[in-house]
Amino acid sequence: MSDRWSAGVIPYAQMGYWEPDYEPKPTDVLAAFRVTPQPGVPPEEAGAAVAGESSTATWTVVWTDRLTANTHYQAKCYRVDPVPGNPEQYIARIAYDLDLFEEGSIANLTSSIIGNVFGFKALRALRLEDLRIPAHYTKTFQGPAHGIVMEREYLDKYGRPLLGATVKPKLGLSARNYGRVVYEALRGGLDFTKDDENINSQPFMRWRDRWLYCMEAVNKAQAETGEVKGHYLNCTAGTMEQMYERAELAKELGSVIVMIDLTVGYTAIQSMATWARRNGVILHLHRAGHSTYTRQKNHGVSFRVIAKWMRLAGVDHIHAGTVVGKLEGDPHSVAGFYDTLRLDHVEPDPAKGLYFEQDWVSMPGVMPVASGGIHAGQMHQLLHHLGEDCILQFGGGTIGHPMGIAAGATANRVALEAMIKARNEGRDYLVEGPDILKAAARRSRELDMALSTWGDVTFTYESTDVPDVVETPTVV
Ligand SMILES: O=C(COP(=O)(O)O)[C@H](O)[C@H](O)COP(=O)(O)O
Ligand SMILES: [Mg+2]
Repeated sequence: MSDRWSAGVIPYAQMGYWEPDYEPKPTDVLAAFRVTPQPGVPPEEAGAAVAGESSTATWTVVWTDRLTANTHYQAKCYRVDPVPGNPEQYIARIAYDLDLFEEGSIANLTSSIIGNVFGFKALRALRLEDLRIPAHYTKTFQGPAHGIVMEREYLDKYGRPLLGATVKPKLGLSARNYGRVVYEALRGGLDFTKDDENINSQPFMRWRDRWLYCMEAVNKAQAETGEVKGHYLNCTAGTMEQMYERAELAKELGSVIVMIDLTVGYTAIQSMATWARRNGVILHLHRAGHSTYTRQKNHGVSFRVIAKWMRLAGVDHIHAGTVVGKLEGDPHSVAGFYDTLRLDHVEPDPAKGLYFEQDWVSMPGVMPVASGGIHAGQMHQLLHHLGEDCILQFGGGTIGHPMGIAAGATANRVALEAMIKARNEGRDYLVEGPDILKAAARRSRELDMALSTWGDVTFTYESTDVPDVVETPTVV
C-alpha cells in the first residue's frame, strides 16, 4: 500500500476521512456512493477519498488545515459494504456536517457532493445512489411552488391521474398548426398538452407565436368542455431574462402552467420555482439530458437523487418514468422515484433502491409525470405501477390515432375513467384490465380503434438501472 504514496502524500483514510465508529448526527447530510476502486485500492481508502475530495481535502495534507476546525469540516466515510453479486463494487456511506452547505442552494450542495470526485483516477467508476437530506436543511428550501394538493385544487380535478400529450412532431410545425393540435387534444378529453423538451424558440416557430396560438386553443377547449385545461409553455431559453420574459407573457395570457427543461441548470430551476410560486403558475420540469448520467448503474448520479434535488428546488411536475413505455424504467426503481417525489416520509427500502430514511417535513409533493411510448392499452398497468397522483402523457399515443387527435384524446380519457371506475368498485383491475378496456371499447369507437392499433405494442427490454437485490435495510 505504502508504495503508492510517496513522500508527503498520506492516504485519505489516515487523514481522518475513514471513521468506522462515527455515528451520523440527525443534522448530517448522508450520501450512499457506489464505488468501483481501481485494482489494488482498498475499499475503505476509496470511500475515504470520496469523502475527502467531496469535502475539505486535497491530495496531501496542507498547513492551513491547522487554521480550521478541520475534523468538524471533514466528511466522514463511516461504512463500506460489498455489493452482493458484484465483487468489484462497494457502497460507501459518507456523512457531511450541515455546516458544509449553504442554505437553500442546490448549486452549492452539488458542487460539494459531486464537484470533483467523479474524475478521481483511483476510482474506475463512481455513482451517487442516494442522499439523506436532514430536516434542518430541507427547511431552507422553498420546495414545490404549489405541490400536488394545490394543483388539484387549482384545476378542480380529483381522484384520477391527469392526462396529457406531448405535441408531435417534435420540431417543424408552424405556430398555427401547433395550436390546432393543442385544441384537438384538449377538447378530446386531455387535461394538458405540452411542448417537447427541444421546442423553445426556433426559426420555424418563435415562442411568442406559439404562446398566442396555444392559449387561443386552451381557451376554446376550456369554453367547450367546462374544464380547466393547460398547455405547458416551455420557457427554456439561453438567459434567465428571456425565461422570465416568456413566463410573464404566459401568465398574462392566462396560462395555468409553464415549463422548463433540466438543461437550464439548478439555479435557473430554483429561480423559476420562486417565480412560479409568486405568480401562481404551475411549474413543469422535463428531465431533458438526465439519462446521460442517471442510467448506467456503475457511474453517474441516480435519478432518485435528481428527484430529491428537484423537490427541494421547487418544481411542481417532473418526468419520472413509465415502467411500461419506450424509455428506461425498472418497476422497482421507478417506485422509489415516485415515493421520493410524493410521500412525506420515505423509509429505506433496498428493493426500491432507497438507502436512507427521508423526512420531507411537510414539504409539498411533486407530481410525477409518466411519459414516453405509452398508450391506452396499458392503462391498467399504468394505474397499478404509478397510482393516482401522477400525469400520464401520451404523445404518439394521442396524435397518432387513426381517427384523429381528438379521438386519440378521447380514447385515453375513456380508458382511464373505465379503469378508475373498476378500481373504485374493488375489482382486480390489473388482472382484469384487458377485459375492462374491451368492455369500455364497446361503447367507444375511439378506444376500440386505439386498442386495435396499439394494443400489442410493448417495449420489453432489460432495464439497466435496477436496485441491488439483497441488502439488509438500514435505518440511520
Ligand atoms: O417526447 C416525449 C414522449 O413522447 P411520446 O409520448 O410520443 O413517446 C418525452 O420527451 C419523453 O417522455 C421524455 O422521457 P421521460 O419522461 O422518461 O423523461
Ligand atoms: Mg420529448
